[in-house]
Amino acid sequence: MALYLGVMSGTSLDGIDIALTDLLGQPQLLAHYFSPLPEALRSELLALCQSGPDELARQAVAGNAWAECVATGIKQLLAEQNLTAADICAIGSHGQTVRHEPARGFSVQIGAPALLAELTGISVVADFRSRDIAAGGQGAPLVPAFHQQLFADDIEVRALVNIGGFSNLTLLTPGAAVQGFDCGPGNALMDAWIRLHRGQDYDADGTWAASGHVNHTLLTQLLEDPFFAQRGPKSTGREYFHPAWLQAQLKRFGEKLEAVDIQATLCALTAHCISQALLAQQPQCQRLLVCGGGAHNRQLMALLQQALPALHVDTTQALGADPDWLEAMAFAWLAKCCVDGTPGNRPAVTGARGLRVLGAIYPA
Ligand SMILES: Nc1ncnc2c1ncn2[C@@H]1O[C@H](COP(=O)(O)OP(=O)(O)OP(=O)(O)O)[C@@H](O)[C@H]1O
Ligand SMILES: CC(=O)N[C@H]1[C@@H]2OC[C@@H](O2)[C@@H](O)[C@@H]1O[C@H](C)C(=O)O
Repeated sequence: MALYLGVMSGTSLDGIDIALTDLLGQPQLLAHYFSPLPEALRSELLALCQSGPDELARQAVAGNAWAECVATGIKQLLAEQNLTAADICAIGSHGQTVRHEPARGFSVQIGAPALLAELTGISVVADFRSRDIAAGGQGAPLVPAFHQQLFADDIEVRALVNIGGFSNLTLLTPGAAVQGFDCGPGNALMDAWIRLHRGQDYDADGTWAASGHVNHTLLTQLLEDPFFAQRGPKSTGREYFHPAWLQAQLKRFGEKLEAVDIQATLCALTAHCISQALLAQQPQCQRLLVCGGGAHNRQLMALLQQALPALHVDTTQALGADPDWLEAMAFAWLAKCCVDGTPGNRPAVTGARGLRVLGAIYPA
C-alpha cells in the first residue's frame, strides 16, 4: 500500500474533507473524515476573502487555526483506522483559497503547512497552484488530471463536473489530451441566496429551488455574462461570482421577483452554464458524471439531464466513486505526484507554458 491523505477545504467553506487514499495502483478511497469548520473560523475565512484591516496577521492566525482543525481530524481518522503517522507517505493539503487572481499572478491558499507537519509528524505537500501560475497558467482547475486517471475510457467520450462552490468541467475524449476549465458558479450563489432569505446553509436536495419557477428572461440575462462565452483555459471564484454580482444583475433586470423564483433561476444558471460549456466544447460527449456537493441537489441534477437530453447524466457513484470524496482524493494523488517528481498540471487545461511539478514539500 502507498497511503496518502488528501485534505480539501473548498470554496463553499462548508468544512474540511480528509480522504485516506491508497495510491499503489488505481487510487482507492480507504476511509474518510469530515469536520465542519467552527463558525468563528468559517466567518473569519470568509472575511479574509476580501481585503480588510490587519489582514496579513489575521491570515496567519486563521491558517494556524485551520491547520489545528485538520491535525485533529487526521489524528482521529488514523486512530479509527489503527494507523500511525509512520504509515502515511504524505498529506496533500490544498488549504483554504482566500484569493484567486491568476491574471495578477497569484492564488492564495492558507493552511499553515509547516504547523500541520509539526502537529501530525507527517510530511505535508501544499501550495499546489502557484507553480502553474508562475508558468503562465490559471493554477486551476487541477482535478482534471486526476479525473483522467480514474475515469478515462477507450471508447466513451466522458465529461465530469465537480459542483462545489464553483463548478469545473473535465472532458475526457479517447485519444485526445484531457481538457478542463471552470464553468462558473456551482453552489455559491444558491448558498448565499438561501442563507440571506431563509437562514439555511444550503438548499437541501434543491427543494426550495424546485418549488419556484425559473424566470427565463433573467436566466438569459445572467448567461450573457462574458465569462460564460469565453473558452478555456479559464478559472473563476468568489472574486467574480459573488452576491454583489447577483444584486447588480437583479438591479439591471428591474422587475421584482419572488425570492424562491430567483433560487430556481440560480439553480438553472448552474445547470445551463455547465451544459452550454459542455456542448460548445465537446458536442460528442456521451456521458456526464457529477461529483461534489451539487451531486446531492436533485433539482440541479434534473435540470442538467433536461438540458442534456442526449447524454446520460449520473453521479460518479455510477462508476463506483463516491462523489463527495473525489476532490480530497485528488489532492492525495497530487501530493504523490509531487513526491515522485511527476507533473500535476495539464497545460491544455490551465494554459501553463508546460508540464510542471506542483507543490512544496514540508518534510515530517
Ligand atoms: N443534500 C444536498 N442538497 C443540495 N446541495 C447540497 C447537498 N449537500 C451538499 N450540497 C451543496 O454542496 C456544497 C458543498 O460542496 P463541496 O463540498 O463539493 O464544496 P467545496 O469542496 O467547498 O467546493 P469546491 O469544489 O468549490 O472547492 C454545499 O455548500 C451545498 O451547496
Ligand atoms: C482557486 C480555487 O480554489 N479553485 C477551486 C474552486 O472550486 C472549484 C473550482 O473553483 C476549481 O477551479 C478549484 O478547485 C478544484 C479542486 C480544482 O482545482 O480542480
